[in-house]
Amino acid sequence: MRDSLRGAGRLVVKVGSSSLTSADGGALDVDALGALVDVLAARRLAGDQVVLVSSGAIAAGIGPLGLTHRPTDLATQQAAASVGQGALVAAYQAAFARHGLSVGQVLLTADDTTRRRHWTNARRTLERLLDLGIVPIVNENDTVATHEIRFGDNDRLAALVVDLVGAGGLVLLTDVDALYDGPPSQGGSRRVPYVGTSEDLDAVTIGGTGSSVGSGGMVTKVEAAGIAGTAGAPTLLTRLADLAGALAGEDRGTLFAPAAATTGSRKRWLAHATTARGRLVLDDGAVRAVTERRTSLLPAGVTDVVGTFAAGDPVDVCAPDGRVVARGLVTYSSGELPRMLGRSTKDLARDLGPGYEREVVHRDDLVVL
Ligand SMILES: Nc1ncnc2c1ncn2[C@@H]1O[C@H](COP(=O)(O)OP(=O)(O)O)[C@@H](O)[C@H]1O
Ligand SMILES: N[C@@H](CCC(=O)OP(=O)(O)O)C(=O)O
Repeated sequence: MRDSLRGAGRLVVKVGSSSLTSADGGALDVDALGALVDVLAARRLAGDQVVLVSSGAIAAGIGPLGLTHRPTDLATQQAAASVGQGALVAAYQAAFARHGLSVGQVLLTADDTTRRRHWTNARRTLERLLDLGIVPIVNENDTVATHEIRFGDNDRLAALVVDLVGAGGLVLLTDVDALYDGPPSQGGSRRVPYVGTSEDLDAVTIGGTGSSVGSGGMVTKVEAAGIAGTAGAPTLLTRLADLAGALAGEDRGTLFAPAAATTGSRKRWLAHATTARGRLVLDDGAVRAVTERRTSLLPAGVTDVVGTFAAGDPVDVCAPDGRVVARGLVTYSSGELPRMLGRSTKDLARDLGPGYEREVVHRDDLVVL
């Protein structure tokens, strides 16, 4: 298993803000960035393709803006990202150029993964960059993202990029060398070298960020490993200093095995890449039909509609107690649905016209969570 990343072919490497900034979080650590690029360039020049997902735009903007710490309000975060992203990519450009390699900046918003057309467009761009021998450097487009539509942390974004480019592995670089079974700051916590299934995490206390510049902490990294796993890719979690050794197959960091059974790419996209625009609440019978018998969702089983959405949007499908049981693409808008609730398709076709005989969510567009 440790060797699986050696022959991954195409690798997504995500580096967190905490690995790229000085200890006080106020400046870009150009030496650390250079050390990262040395390892990635060697990999690239050995024939593998690398997509780098780099955080650090906001952190890199702190110094130039004369701030003393990571801003908390959105407008200043966006201003810091605007200044810092330029500095970040300029530093990568210079570092990769030392190895004769070129980089391409790819800034994505949550919409680029939520909307299927944007998703295929982003995939095409990344494929072309890789074909051309470029190292794509991906980040969230922080300057235009708002609170409602943010990825927020880049761990999930990196896992989605794994799926987008069909990568053979994901590497998450952070400021700790591995996942620990308790907060690393707490004495006695031990490294978890291998996570084979989610049960291996039962005895692990997974916490939030430990630095002043990071955002997701371990929670989002473990989730990201899960998403990459359903796409069939193993995830290595470690720190920059251990990267070269780990990629050579040494026992460093934490390796997350891919899931035993993977789902189809469209269903993975629905489950992980989409952001629900609303909710459909079901009665118990409909929950059973959808989750156990895997049928399409019909209007008769829907009791409530929450949110404003258009036909074709992703929505959460919920049990009567509010638990999200599935995600699907709805075929009616939130304006059309209320008068249809609890009614049979035959009734609806008779009263409203044949266009109303269709299901609310077709089983092919529904993924049970
Ligand atoms: N069980 C755990 N094992 C390791 N680290 C943990 C754990 N729980 C919480 N953490 C914290 O997660 C931090 C890494 O996340 P974060 O600060 O968001 O980094 P990044 O900027 O690399 O995304 C570590 O510094 C550590 O303090
Ligand atoms: N897109 C943001 C990343 C946000 C962030 O802090 O992410 P991370 O360090 O990966 O937890 C940036 O470039 O500053």
